[in-house]
Amino acid sequence: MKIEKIQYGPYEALRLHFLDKFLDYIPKRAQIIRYGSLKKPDILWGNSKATYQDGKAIRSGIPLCRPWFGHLKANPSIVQNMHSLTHPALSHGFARCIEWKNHQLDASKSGIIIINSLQTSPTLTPEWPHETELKFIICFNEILSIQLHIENKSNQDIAITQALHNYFHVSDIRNIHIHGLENLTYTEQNALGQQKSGIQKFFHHLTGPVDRIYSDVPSEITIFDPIWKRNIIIRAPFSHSAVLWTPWKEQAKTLDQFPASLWNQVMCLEVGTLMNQMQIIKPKTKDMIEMSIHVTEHQ
Ligand SMILES: O=P(O)(O)OC[C@H]1O[C@@H](O)[C@H](O)[C@@H](O)[C@@H]1O
Repeated sequence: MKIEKIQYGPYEALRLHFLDKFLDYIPKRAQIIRYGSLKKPDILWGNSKATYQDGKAIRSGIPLCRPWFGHLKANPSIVQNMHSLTHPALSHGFARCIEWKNHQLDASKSGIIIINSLQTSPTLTPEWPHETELKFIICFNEILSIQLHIENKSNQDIAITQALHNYFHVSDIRNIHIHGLENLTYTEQNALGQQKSGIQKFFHHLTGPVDRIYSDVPSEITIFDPIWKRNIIIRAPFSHSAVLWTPWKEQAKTLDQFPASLWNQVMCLEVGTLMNQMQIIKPKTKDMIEMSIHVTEHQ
């Protein structure tokens, strides 16, 4: 076990090592930037073309989408109503763009724990004027586990949608199989904002751009990668929504911080509480979701 300090643009980051695994984390942004095993392709994609600026989303690792997902207007009205109309509503919420002030680190032989917290209030976050404490907790050893906590310190219900926006690195999105989404209902939005629903058939291979939100997702989803001979197993027992997003070749060229040549090696499979599976937190109570990522190698 080892902890190093490294730099990503203006941000001091921590590089954690545990056996053959490493993880890069920027406490000030509560963002995992990269995760993998030494001398092997990343598991969570570390984007060498990412840009690091205050107030700007970083396309790498796991951006945190909270307290709403995607365009605010695509969320249930109870989630939209939490936002103050006097401020612009950032895509995927403000948690991935704001400065997270405090973090604690605890290292022992069994692993490393990092706890980051963020207070929201009418003064601190006028765009979302509610008294809460958000916590982002990482437990890192052979497995990567993440928890997202929220404490509602106000006197009214708080409604949020949220996702851990996992950027996975895969050998080729045209070869992988995904287990766990088959037979689920999804809603898909195209570039023009038009929505359609459907039932997911078994994935043989991805054959084009996908941007789907799935409901009633089981607690385990597996990405089976036959070329890199590994399974990435994502467990998220307390949240029941998932997003599968891959822009494909043409759209990748138009995206900020997205190397067009990697269009077939990066895939987002996100877990969270979305659309009508949003989280509603009663006054003076707490709630949480969690996710773990575990990799097994094929023989
Ligand atoms: O470019 P952003 O804001 O990080 O979003 C990337 C993608 O994130 C996904 O989660 C959304 O489903 C897509 O619609 C979106 O394009």
